[in-house]
This record gives sequence, C-alpha cells and structure tokens, in this order.
Amino acid sequence: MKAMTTTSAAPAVAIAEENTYREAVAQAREAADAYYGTGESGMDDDTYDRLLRGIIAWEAEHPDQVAADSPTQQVAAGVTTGDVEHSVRMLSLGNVFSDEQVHDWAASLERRLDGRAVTAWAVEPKLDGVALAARYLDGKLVRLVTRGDGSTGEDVSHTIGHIVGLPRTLAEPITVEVRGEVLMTSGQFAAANELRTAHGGQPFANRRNASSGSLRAKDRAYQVEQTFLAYDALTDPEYTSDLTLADLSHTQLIARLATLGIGTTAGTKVATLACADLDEVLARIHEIGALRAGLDFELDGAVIKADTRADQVEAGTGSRTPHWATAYKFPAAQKITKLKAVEWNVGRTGVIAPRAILEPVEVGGTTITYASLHNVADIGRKDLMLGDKVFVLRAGEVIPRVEGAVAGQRTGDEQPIVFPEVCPRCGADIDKSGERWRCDRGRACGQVEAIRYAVARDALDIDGLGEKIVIQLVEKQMIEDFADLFTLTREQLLTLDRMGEKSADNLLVAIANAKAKPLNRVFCALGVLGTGRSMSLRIATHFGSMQAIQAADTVALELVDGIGGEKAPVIVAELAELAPVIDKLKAAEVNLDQPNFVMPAALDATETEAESEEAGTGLPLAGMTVVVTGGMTGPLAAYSRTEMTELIATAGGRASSSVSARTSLVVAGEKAGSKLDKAQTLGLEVITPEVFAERLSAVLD
Ligand SMILES: NC(=O)c1ccc[n+]([C@@H]2O[C@H](COP(=O)([O-])OP(=O)(O)OC[C@H]3O[C@@H](n4cnc5c(N)ncnc54)[C@H](O)[C@@H]3O)[C@@H](O)[C@H]2O)c1
Ligand SMILES: [Zn+2]
Repeated sequence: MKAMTTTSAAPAVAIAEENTYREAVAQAREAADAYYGTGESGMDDDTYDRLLRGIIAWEAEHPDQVAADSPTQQVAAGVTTGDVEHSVRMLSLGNVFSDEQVHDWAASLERRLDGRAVTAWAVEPKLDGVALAARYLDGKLVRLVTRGDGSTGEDVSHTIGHIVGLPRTLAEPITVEVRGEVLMTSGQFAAANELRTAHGGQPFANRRNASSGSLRAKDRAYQVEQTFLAYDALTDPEYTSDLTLADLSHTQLIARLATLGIGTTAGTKVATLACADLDEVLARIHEIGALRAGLDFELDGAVIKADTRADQVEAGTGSRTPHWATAYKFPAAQKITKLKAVEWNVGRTGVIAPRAILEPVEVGGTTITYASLHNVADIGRKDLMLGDKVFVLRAGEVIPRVEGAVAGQRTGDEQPIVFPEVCPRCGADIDKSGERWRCDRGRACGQVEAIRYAVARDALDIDGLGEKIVIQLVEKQMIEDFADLFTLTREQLLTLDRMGEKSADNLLVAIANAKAKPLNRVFCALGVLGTGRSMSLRIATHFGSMQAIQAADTVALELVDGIGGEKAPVIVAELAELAPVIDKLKAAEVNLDQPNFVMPAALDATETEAESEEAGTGLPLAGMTVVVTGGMTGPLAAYSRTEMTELIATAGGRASSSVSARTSLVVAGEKAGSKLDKAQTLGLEVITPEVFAERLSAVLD
C-alpha cells in the first residue's frame, strides 16, 4: 500500500490590511455560525481553514488589533448551541500538517515537561463527526450533551438508544462521562437520507451534516441510527466512581472503555496504538492515512497524544486546546463544486451507471471532473439537480463520489437530471427492477468489455488480445464470451485483420497457458458483480473448486471474509447466470481448482477441534499471517503483489497489508520502510525474499 506523503496545508488566504482582516473575520464568522449552528455552511472546510489560517497569521502580526468576535478566540468560534454546562470543558485540538511540524510540536511539548522526553505516545484517527459527551450514572446512560462552545452544550438525550456504541447500560454499574465522536457509516448515511426524504425532508449534504442534523432534531417522527466512537473519558475521581481510571494511560483507557461496551476504534485497522518514539508516531500516522479510504467511517487526520496521565497533567491545557495532544490533518477529502451534467455508461455486465460531470475542483492534490453517482435510486435519495452545489468526496485513491447537495444554495436555474429511456450503448430496453439499472441484454451488451476484463493482467493475463482483435472476434461471431477463446483455431485467427502466423501462434500459446491458471484467476475472469481480484482470491481459497463455489448457497458464501448479506445473493444469482460459460470452461478442460487447497477441517463436524487444528499443517504457511513489504528479489523477483498474495494463500497462509502483533511473519525486500521498522519494534520474525522462497520450495514451481 502506498504510504501517504507528507501533506502541507493549502495556502492561507493572504491578508495585508485591517479592512481585509475585518472582512475575512466577518466571512468566517458567518460560515462558523452556520456550521456550528445549523450544521449547513455553504463553505467547505478547506476554504474555511485557509481563511482561518490567514486570520491567524494576521493576528500574530497585530496582536493588539484582534477582533473580539474573531473565530480564533474560542472553541467552535464561540457559537453556543445549548445550556447544559460541561463538568470539564470540551476542548478543540491544535493542528500540524507535516512531519516536520510534528517534530516542532513534540519539542514544544517536551519544553513544557521541563525538557524531559514524553514517556510514550498514542496515535489514533481524528474522527470526522460531531463531538459528544455521554454521561453514565451507575452504569445507566442518562444524558447526552454536544460540545457546543466547549463550556456549555446542547442536551440531545432524545437520541439515547439510537447510537451504536452508546449502550443504555454498561457492562459494569459505574458512573463515568465518556467523550467521543458521533458519525455515520455509509450505510447509516444512506438510511438517514432515505428516512428523511420519505418524511418530506431535504437530503443531507454530507455525513457530518447528517450527524449533526440528526442529533439535534428534537421533534422528529423518526430516529436515525448513528455510530459513536470514544476518544476520552473523565477519569478524575471527582467525576467517576471507577477510581482505577485515573491511573490508566490513554491507550489503556480506550481499551477499558471497550470492555465496558462503549464503541471505540479497537478492532478496526486504525485502532489507538501506543508508539515509543516519533518515528513510530509518524509511521502510524501515514499508515492511518493510507487506510483511510478503506474505512466505513470518515476521518480527517490522526491525533497524537502523550499517552501517560502524568505527562498529560504536567503539560496541561490551554484555553482552546490541550498542550499534550494535536491533530495531524490530512488533505481535505471533501470540496464543494457544481454538478454540471450526468452521463450514463454501460459496464461489462450491462449495468448502466450514472456519472457526474463536475466543475473541475481540486481534492486532495488531484483535480476532479468526474464523480460516481452510484445508481438511479441514489440520485433520487439525494434529490440532486443539474446546477446544484454538491459535496464531492475523495478519500485516498478511490473513485470520487457525490455525497449530496448543499442546502439553501439553489438559485432556481437548476434542471432535473434526465434518465435514459433505452440502453445508451445498444438501444435495448432497460431492466429497472433492481437498484442498479441494467441493459435487458445484460452481459451480451457488454461483451467486448467483459472479454477484455477476463484477459487482463489481474485475471487470465493473456497477452495479444487488444480491443481491436476482441471486437473482430465478437463481430465475426467466433466468440461470445471468454470461454470461447479456448476453442479458437489457428485457421480462425488467421482470418482476422493484421493477424500474422507468428502472432496467431503466440496468441494460441498464451491462451493455452491460461488454461492452467489457478481458480482465483478464472473466477475473476468471470466478472461476477461485486467480486474483483482480491475477493476472487478469497472465494477461490475458501472453496477450493469451481464446483464447490457453484454448490454454495448464500449462507455458505457469507462465511467468506468480506461477503455480507447484500453481496451473497448477488453472487449466487450471477453464478446461475454464468453457468453456461462455466460449462464451456469445463468442456475446454480449463483448470477449475485452487492449487494446494485443503478442506478446512473446522467445517467437518465429525472431526475434533484438535484434529481440525492440524488440518493444512502440511502446508508451509498453515495458520500464519504474512506481510510482504519492499521489493522482491531472488527467485521471487518477478512476483507482483497479486502473485505474492496468491503464493501465500497457496502455501496455506493469509496475506495482510499491515503489521500488527498478530502478524506471524514479515517478508522484507529491498527498500522496506515503516512496516519493517514496526515489525522490528514488535519483535516479529523478519526474513528476506530468498529465505521465504526456500521455505516455500514445496509449493513453488
Ligand atoms: N465549513 C465551514 O463553514 C466551517 C466553519 C467552521 C469550522 N469548520 C471546520 O470545523 C473544524 C474545526 O473545528 P474544531 O475547532 O471543532 O476542531 P476540529 O474538529 O478540527 O478538532 C477538534 C475536535 O476533534 C474531535 N476529535 C476527533 N477525533 C479525536 C480524537 N481521537 N481525540 C480527540 N479529539 C478528537 C473532537 O471532537 C474535537 O473537539 C475544521 O475542520 C473546520 O474546517 C468548518
Ligand atoms: Zn445495451
């Protein structure tokens, strides 16, 4: 996985004179009032932050001319939204934007500790939601209060019972105030929009907006589900009946909250982690940055904290922020831009997918002109119109998507989005029965794309089948799908334009070689909806043979990591549809087994646990979790990451992309970086690619 490079903050708005300063304060004031008040600001965070940094820079130069209403002066710009007093103020966090600034900040913290080093660090995600305090009295959840301006917040206890991670009753009858962030998973966001529009409301612009709106709507006829993840608790004996809390480090406190039944990031890939020094801190921050795109909740940075209570107390807190913690902000993942048009593309399975064309906008260092709109139902749920100001989200390397329209920004010139009446590619009717619209001709409409997908590197990896050749093969009706490739003759190939004897022979060899590819490649080539390269590998190593996969029902499929109740029935239906293709593969004697597959004994009820432990022990990596990092050398030099993953699975192990205490083995090649460092700190077994190849000699060709 590519680590995120050092980020620097987008440039501050330049402010040269007092007039401009006053204007900037007024603009920021208006945005902050909207943002912390209704939650619906017309400015995106990046724009606001640049404005604010300009204000901060000017104020630093003119300390005696700071406006009393400057948003820099108080938590949440001093926007008060409630009247419940906080027992201990809820603070904001300072910011850093680069590795260098982390060093500077750490140095300033150590000066506060009389020059001694911070005992230990903790790093965790900066969750992007709404801050909330949850008060438990004798183990019962009695009150929920928003952060407000830090001194007083708003009572939102009406949401008790609707927030995952804030149970009504704790595992122990203690009194404690837990603090954390309320946010929505993508599923919760979709459900919230659906409920809101069903009740005649406007859909939310983005998830944070949905969280704050849903928390604070008091007299709604319905309640939406949200998620709470804790990052703190009041541990002073004055506020809790659990006197052991005060002695815990931050990492221990989070672990303790989890045992009480409180939602935390424990169990996710970005869980709070203790780090011994700044190198480890930085490695973990960048790891969190790289994992960001794959998470089901949003984060806008990582938080670095002094881990021990003693260090925290000694460092103390300022008026807005603690001195012992700071946020390392990641580049903004959300921007506001204009939805200009919607185009409709037909995929290889005949699915007709809408795509948004946007006024170009820079998000996270890349200029974006297109974004995904999922499907027709989603457009409906979001109530989008052409010309709307929309939030676009791009976290990491994933395809950007439109989150929602910014409320109150319509001018009256917006136009409805026009939906296609027939398949935009072939003109056939559209099957509108599912959430995703599909051409009535299904896969037949996407023949060329489907075949190209099947022969691509991650699937059958057949060289020499460019688009022009595939089109000819399809048009001359020599093939209908990729299974027909295996029965192509030399004579047939020679009738194609620009196909010489040499290329025909090479192509036939490449096709013949593909027959022996492991099952995961063949399965991937089928192009089953919802299964890409890595999911195909998981399915193939789980079931071992195409026959077993075809025999699996939804219950059996759900045992595969990453297949949930939504995906399983789709896969079953797809496999039924693809049965004729699979029959052709069988007839052509294409390999349909996963090499070295061992039936997991755990599935065989007649065996005892001890016996099942032994199953697969013949394989060199049985039961092991392996992380590969750096460039491969020796016999493995030519292996791609995909092939390494396959190799590990073939040898009975599980490949993972992140190093943790649960990692059994780390294969460190050339220029291995932070993963190697981490493995060494954890005392894990680290070997070279050469030694690894030797260990796997039994399964290597
Ligand atoms: N778009 C707008 O108009 C507008 C206006 C005002 C503010 N804002 C945005 O609000 C943000 C500034 O708000 P802020 O001052 O509340 O600060 P912040 O949200 O950047 O950081 C402080 C908050 O982070 C949260 N947090 C998340 N994970 C945490 C963790 N692990 N440990 C501790 N705290 C954690 C806490 O709620 C804490 O209060 C900026 O991102 C700014 O862009 C936007
Ligand atoms: Zn079509």
